[in-house]
Amino acid sequence: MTTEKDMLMWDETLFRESDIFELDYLPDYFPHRDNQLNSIRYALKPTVRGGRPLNCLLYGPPGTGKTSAALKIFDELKEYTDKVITVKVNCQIDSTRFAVISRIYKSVLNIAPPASGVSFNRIFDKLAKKLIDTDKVLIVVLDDINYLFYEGHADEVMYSLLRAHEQYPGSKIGVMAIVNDPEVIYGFDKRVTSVFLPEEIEFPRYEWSEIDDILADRIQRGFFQGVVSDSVREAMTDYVAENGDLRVGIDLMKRSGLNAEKRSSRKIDVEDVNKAYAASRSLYLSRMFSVLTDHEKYLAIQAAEAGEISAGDLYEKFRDHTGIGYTRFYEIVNKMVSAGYLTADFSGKGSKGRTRMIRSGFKKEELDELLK
Ligand SMILES: Nc1ncnc2c1ncn2[C@@H]1O[C@H](COP(=O)(O)OP(=O)(O)OP(=O)(O)O)[C@@H](O)[C@H]1O
Repeated sequence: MTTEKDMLMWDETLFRESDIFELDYLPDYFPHRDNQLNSIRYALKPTVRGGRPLNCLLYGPPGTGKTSAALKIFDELKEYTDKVITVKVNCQIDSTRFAVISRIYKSVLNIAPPASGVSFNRIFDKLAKKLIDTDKVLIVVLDDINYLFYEGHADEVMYSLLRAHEQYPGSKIGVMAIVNDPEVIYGFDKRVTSVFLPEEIEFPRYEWSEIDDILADRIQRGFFQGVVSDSVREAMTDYVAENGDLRVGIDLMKRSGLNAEKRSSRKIDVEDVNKAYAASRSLYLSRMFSVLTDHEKYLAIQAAEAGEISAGDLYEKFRDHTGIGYTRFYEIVNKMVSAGYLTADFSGKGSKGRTRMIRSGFKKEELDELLK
């Protein structure tokens, strides 16, 4: 039975510090990523002595700490040198070469470039000269670089940044590309691949125990003592482990806290978490879905609509729709299976022996909701 002492007063809150549950919060405790952090340190080390960094490719599923790891190392680097300027470009927002260069220009020159009437080359020229005059090394993070491909700007951006020193001797620029799918780099043309030989740093999905550890730390910092019991935290971890996306975990903790506050409860219970997950999951699904190519989206939709479909039948639909052959179809399906968008099981029922049965990782209603 709920007693008065379990009730939250109107001016009370469960949150010790609400910033802790913001997605751009960079935590002090950043465990289970030591190898990745060390690889980034190694790639950026030359900059401490004023040299050009090694280029990097950070890849792995959503919410596995890629962006945060890069930002953590930048903070570290700034304690050793003031010769480095770091700029993070969110390519989903800045998806043309002009937008990317404007973002970099703003960070380096502390002023926005003219919005119109100036060419890319003029802006780049000023940027490169500024770097040379001030003897700074520039590190550009291209977060979600796949978005630069959609309008055909990826090669131009990479080419300009990575070959700048040919046109502007003395300029030092390195690129850190962040993606979900490392295959992205096969999309660059030769002029880029000859200069972009990145250190590839993988960010695998977190395991249950790793997620639980990270959530426990956030809970301790973010909520008052006693708000989240071990069993409630474990219920949260179970949900997050379904897809391994820590961003869902952070969102889930925050929403669960708000749900409990709404009930004026001093404690979060499992029901608050269940309710919160429904909302966090739709956030997760929309992010997951948005990174798929059109072909992948088509396969996800077909599989969800069918409930379960044999690989052969799915291929026929796919071929009729896209004209693409079996080998490529097979590659795409395998990739989607390993990323959790599809599941594939062999059944003994097929007329020609064992049939590979495909199911979608999305529920049909969830997809309908997303496609609305
Ligand atoms: N090892 C970790 N320890 C503590 N917090 C973490 C860890 N890894 C990720 N996080 C947290 O999870 C959230 C998502 O991380 P981040 O944005 O770095 O992931 P990402 O891999 O770049 O995701 P995306 O591909 O969606 O951009 C952030 O709020 C971050 O603080």
